[in-house]
Amino acid sequence: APLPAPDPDGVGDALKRTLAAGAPGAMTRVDDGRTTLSRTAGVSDTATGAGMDTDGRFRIGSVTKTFSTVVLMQLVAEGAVDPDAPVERYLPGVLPDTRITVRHLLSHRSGLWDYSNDMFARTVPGFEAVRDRVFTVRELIDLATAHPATAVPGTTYQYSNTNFVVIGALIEKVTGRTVREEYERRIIDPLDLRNTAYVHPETSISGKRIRGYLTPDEAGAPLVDSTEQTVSWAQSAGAVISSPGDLDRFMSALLGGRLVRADLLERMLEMTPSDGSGVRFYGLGLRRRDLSCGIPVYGHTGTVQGYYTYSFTTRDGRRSVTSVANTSNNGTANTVLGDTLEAAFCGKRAT
Ligand SMILES: C[C@@H](NC(=O)[C@@H](C)NC(=O)CCCC[C@H](NC(=O)C[NH3+])C(=O)[O-])C(=O)O
Repeated sequence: APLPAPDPDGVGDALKRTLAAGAPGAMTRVDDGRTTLSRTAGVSDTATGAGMDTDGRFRIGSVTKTFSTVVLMQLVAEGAVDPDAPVERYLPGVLPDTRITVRHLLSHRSGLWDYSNDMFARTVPGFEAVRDRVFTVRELIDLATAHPATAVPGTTYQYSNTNFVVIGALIEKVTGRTVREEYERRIIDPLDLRNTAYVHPETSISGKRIRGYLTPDEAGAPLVDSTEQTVSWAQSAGAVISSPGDLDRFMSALLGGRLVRADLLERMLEMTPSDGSGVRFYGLGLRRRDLSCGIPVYGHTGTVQGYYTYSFTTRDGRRSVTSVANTSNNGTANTVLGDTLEAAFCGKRAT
């Protein structure tokens, strides 16, 4: 069935409400193959007043998890990794429970504690303590395994950044290359994603960049410019830099079957509920959201200090939508930003 036409006014209204919730700027880019719709609001830099730009570069946070999953699934297709094998086979002695399989990591069912819960219990102090830190993957895994497991492996969905930091270590061990090289040779170069890079542990964003502003926990406190940071606390779970245009191309290529073998893409789409809403699910490194007009969309969200991201596409990859706000630790701004998906995929609300 043909998709409803996007509702530009609905997108613009959601972006204005995102600013009213406290974001300095917000933007949405809709790619329908041949046509592109871009809407921006507010500023990408509060000092200069420069506007938002859908070719601007920003920190995509957990949308990185989908990049890491694409690399992993290509290794599965090449016979280098068995998703149902224990992680122990590829990373002996790294995890405390040898029952944890690669698939458990990809579907957030490993039971591994998320070390970021401890790191960012206090938002700005937690961020300041790590913004210039360079962690080894071993250090991050040790922070996680200092806590008991949250569940028996395979039994429960429990979101954890630890899972995708281990996936990154697995990719590097199996290929003998860095995740940066693997992102470049398997995704960035083939799709010509010119505004996408993995520069960990560098702290700056090169080129046309969107500055990010972290909202402190204390009501009314001034926003903290969090643009420059290593994101070493997240690495293959959250440190990719990209643009709305590039993320739209990436998600369209993925669901359009151009990045992962069809039967393995089907595995990625085997979903379990990620919350009690009945409309949000997690597969392997991919989220699904069932929109109010009955259209399921696939992609990922991202939260890294100073940036909220939604990047979703239709099942066939024909229409992709990426929305960004340059603040974080602001739940209202995040929720309202998500309204852009309804306007962009479902069109005008039935009045
Ligand atoms: C949820 C999101 N996950 C991600 O993108 C990963 C990389 N980010 C996090 O786990 C959030 C870390 C805290 C951010 C901080 N919050 C606090 O510090 C709260 N005290 C902030 O909001 O910037 C996803 O998968 O969609």
